[in-house]
Amino acid sequence: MLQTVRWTDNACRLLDQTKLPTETVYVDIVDERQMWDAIKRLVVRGAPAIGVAAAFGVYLGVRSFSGELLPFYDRLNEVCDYLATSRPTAVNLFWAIDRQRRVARDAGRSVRADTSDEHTIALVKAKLLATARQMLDEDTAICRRIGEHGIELLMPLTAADGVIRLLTHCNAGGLATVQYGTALAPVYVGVERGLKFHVYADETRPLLQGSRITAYELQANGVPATVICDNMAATVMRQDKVKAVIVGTDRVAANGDVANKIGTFGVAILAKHFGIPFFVAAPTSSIDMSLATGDLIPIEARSPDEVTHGMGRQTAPDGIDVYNPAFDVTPAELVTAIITERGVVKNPTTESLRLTAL
Ligand SMILES: CSC[C@@H](O)[C@@H](O)C(=O)COP(=O)(O)O
Repeated sequence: MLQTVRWTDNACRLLDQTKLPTETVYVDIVDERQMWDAIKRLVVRGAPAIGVAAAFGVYLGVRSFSGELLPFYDRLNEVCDYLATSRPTAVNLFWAIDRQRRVARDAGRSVRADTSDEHTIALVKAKLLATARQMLDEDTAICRRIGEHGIELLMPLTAADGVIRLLTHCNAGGLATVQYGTALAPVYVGVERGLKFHVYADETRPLLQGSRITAYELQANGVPATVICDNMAATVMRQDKVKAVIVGTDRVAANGDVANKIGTFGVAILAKHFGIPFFVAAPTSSIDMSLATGDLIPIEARSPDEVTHGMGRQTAPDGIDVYNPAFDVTPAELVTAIITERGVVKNPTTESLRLTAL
């Protein structure tokens, strides 16, 4: 399985997802500006992968600092604030940056009073790198557990021919995390157990994460997949080609409303219409108990060019007005269950999410 984020001797190596599916290219990120740009341009994308990449970005932004302790912490805060402006919707970005801030503060407090600034700064830098590397391992383990919980929900949906048929939107597979993915984790865990799947991948306009990335990784992992244009999902459901929808999320509000790639809301409405379960897979780090409802989730607005020039050629007239929100919010009442690493939350509510998330 391809790894999206890794640490080399002195750089954070990212799989450049803007080049998929035709080129498998890696880029070495050596400072926080390059990391900001990589997150903004979707070189690294998907909520959990963005979080881990940002954690490395924090380290890269301070690693060459030399000076006194107070200016060091000023610099650290500046780097954290800067990285937090790269994308607004995936809460994992802020979760990872805040974790790095805490690690730095706690490491600074843990030293003896007579420790030199130089030694304290070296210790904090080492802790920041170690924490980012730890997040790589944690993400893989968390996604694996999401897969194990999710497969229990999917197995009863096996058709008479032994195949579990699903529809997914955008990419919440291994390429959106460090390795297993969230929405696709149950598929990979199921395949390991000898189960059979067929996944319909919405192409996911405008940036085509479904056809470029989900289809690519499913094919690479030997999972039968069919790409459909986004406007074909209703027909696929009506023809009984899928038994469930499973997607990832960038942020779950306290009441269970779910932000995910634009178009997810429409798929959830369709699933309700056809009586198909709509599952959301998410690490608990994607649950934001500080926002009461999904209306409060910041939604990223992206460049009109993605809509008008997205396919390598101009597909709309010059000067036309364009609306390009990158995410939408699916209300909790359309969510059958949220699958986390700590277990499954059916019909999510603030109470049930609090028990799982905190
Ligand atoms: C496991 S990732 C879940 C989401 O981050 C994913 O579904 C998604 O919407 C990604 O959007 P992207 O804009 O490609 O970062």
